[in-house]
Parts: sequence; C-alpha cells; structure tokens
Amino acid sequence: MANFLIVEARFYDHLNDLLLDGARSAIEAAGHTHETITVPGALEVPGAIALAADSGQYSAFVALGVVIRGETYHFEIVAGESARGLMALSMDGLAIGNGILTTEDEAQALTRARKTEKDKGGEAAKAAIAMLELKGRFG
Ligand SMILES: Nc1c(NC[C@H](O)[C@H](O)[C@H](O)CO)[nH]c(=O)[nH]c1=O
Ligand SMILES: CC(=O)[C@@H](O)COP(=O)(O)O
Repeated sequence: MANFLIVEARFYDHLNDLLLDGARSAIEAAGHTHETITVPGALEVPGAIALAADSGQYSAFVALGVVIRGETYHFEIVAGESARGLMALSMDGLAIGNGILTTEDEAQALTRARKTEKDKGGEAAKAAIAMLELKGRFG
C-alpha cells in the first residue's frame, strides 16, 4: 500500500469536487491511501508537488484542476506551464498523474470531471498508480 498526495488547484469548486471524487475512488480501489492539499491555481500545482516530494511522505502524486479559456493569452500560460512543470517533475523521477483539465468552456470541463463520464480525475490517479508501479520495477 502506498500513500498518494492529491494536489488540487481549486479554481472552480463544483468541478474540483467531481475530479476529487474520481481520483480518490481510483486510488482507494487500488488499495492505496491518499491525502489532499489545495493551492490557488494550476500554476501553483507543480511547485506544491516539488515541496511535498521533498518531505518523503508520499509515493505518488495526482495533480487536479481546471483551466478554462478566458479572453487573454493567460490560458496558454496557465495550461502550458502547469503541464510543463508536471512533466519536468515526472522526468525527474516522480510518479505523477496530470488531471488538470484545459478546456474551452465549462461544458467541456463538466463532461471530463464527472466520474460517470470521462473521469479525468480517476484517469490521472490511474496514471500515477501506473508510474509508481514502474518506479518499483525500475527504481
Ligand atoms: N485562470 C485560471 C487560473 N489562473 C490562476 C493561476 O493558476 C495562478 O494561480 C495565478 O496566476 C497566481 O500565480 N488557474 C486555474 O487553475 N484555472 C484557471 O482557469
Ligand atoms: C485560464 C485563465 O487564465 C482565464 O481564466 C483568465 O481569464 P482571462 O484571460 O479572461 O483573464
């Protein structure tokens, strides 16, 4: 059994609740435990994971959040840089699943956040589980 840290960027409460439900269900179904911390937005998620990883308390990480396009270029920054930060941490050996939604509108986000539909929270948790298993194999 491993302890997972879920790091959620709580920008849209109702969407985050759906993502959390999916991620927690997937982690528990695999027989693992989890804790959750909350940061303001997706740009803070990679840094929070880096800080938590240094504590040695967690075997794997799940990043959750929702980035919905607005009027400016900021969407590209938030979506792209949060993903880039998570990829860098993954390439550095952390077992991470990325469940930060990047959508054009709320309807797209709802479909992807719901466990009964595209379940991107559960998908991210399953990716973290898979990467943890790889760490065990190659670590
Ligand atoms: N617009 C969204 C943001 N923006 C906030 C940034 O993520 C960050 O918290 C801020 O720039 C301070 O550093 N975050 C989301 O998660 N989702 C959005 O739609
Ligand atoms: C993804 C974003 O940063 C977005 O929510 C911000 O909206 P805007 O580009 O209209 O400031």
